[in-house]
Amino acid sequence: MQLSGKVALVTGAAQGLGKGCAEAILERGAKVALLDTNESAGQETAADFALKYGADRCTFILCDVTAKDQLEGAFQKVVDHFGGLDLVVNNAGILNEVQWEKCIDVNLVSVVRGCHLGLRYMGKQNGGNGGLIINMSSVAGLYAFPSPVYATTKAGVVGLTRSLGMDYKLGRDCVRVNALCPSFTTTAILADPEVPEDQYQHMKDMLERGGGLMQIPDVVKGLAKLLDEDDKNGAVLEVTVQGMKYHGDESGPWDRESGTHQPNLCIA
Ligand SMILES: NC(=O)c1ccc[n+]([C@@H]2O[C@H](COP(=O)([O-])OP(=O)(O)OC[C@H]3O[C@@H](n4cnc5c(N)ncnc54)[C@H](O)[C@@H]3O)[C@@H](O)[C@H]2O)c1
Ligand SMILES: CCCCC[C@H](O)CC\C=C/C=C/C=C/[C@@H](O)[C@@H](O)CCCC(=O)O
Repeated sequence: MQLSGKVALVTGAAQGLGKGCAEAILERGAKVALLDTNESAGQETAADFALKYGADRCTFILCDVTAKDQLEGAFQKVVDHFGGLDLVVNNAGILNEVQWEKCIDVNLVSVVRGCHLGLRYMGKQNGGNGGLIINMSSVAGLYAFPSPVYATTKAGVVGLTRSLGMDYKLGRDCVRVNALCPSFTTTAILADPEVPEDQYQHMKDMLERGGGLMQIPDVVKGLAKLLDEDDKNGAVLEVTVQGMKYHGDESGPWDRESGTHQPNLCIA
């Protein structure tokens, strides 16, 4: 996707992977709205980006993605402020197996809503120009992971992405929907996950066996790949220290016999 002059909305963009994604999008010439509940970090990030990329290209919007009215209001503000919307990155997420309903609300319910809003504002059948949605899942959405509710939310995001990325939907909306699945990356989410001790110990073990931590730029390379590969729709990209690979291109039972699996084609 060519981003010069385009408009992007990134949730959970005050810090961490959301901030890294937002900066990569700014570097490619787009304007970016940063949504987050962390007002001080969000304002600081926006001020930093304004200095580097221009005050007219970045804005912070205080928004709890789990509050339906706030998320809807934030999308409307972005369109009012920048005059359109071309790219949505549904990134905000937490790991909390204690307050597990909250984990589902932030990581899955809000991503469903963010996709619906993205389609509402970018979908051609609604008067939009088409666009791209990138959902932040995780390797935990692809393989067994010691925190089951977190893993469920991330697997949900994978299913949502694949199904919204079906060709018949693209034909109507011209909005591609893809997902990024990183492994452990150095951000604040690792610092204090609210999980039982056994889950924590098992994660430490997985981290060691998996080859260690990635850094934010490693994951941003995955975002860049999804931005560059305009033929990808419903795609799920795993990003680990071992490299990047797409998941789930197998034919379903409806295509298996003929062996004529149709890859999703981009017409946006
Ligand atoms: N760091 C990793 O190892 C890793 C790996 C795979 C996937 N992820 C996913 O990447 C995403 C970003 O996480 P991160 O690692 O950058 O962590 P992070 O904690 O640094 O950033 C998460 C951001 O989301 C914001 N946020 C949390 N709840 C919110 C809400 N209700 N409304 C709006 N904003 C909210 C936080 O304030 C924070 O700025 C998450 O979805 C996470 O699950 C992280
Ligand atoms: C294999 C799947 C990886 C998925 C990663 C998840 O999406 C995000 C994980 C979120 C929190 C995990 C916390 C883990 C903590 C411990 O492993 C701890 O040892 C991390 C230490 C970090 C460090 O050394 O700086």
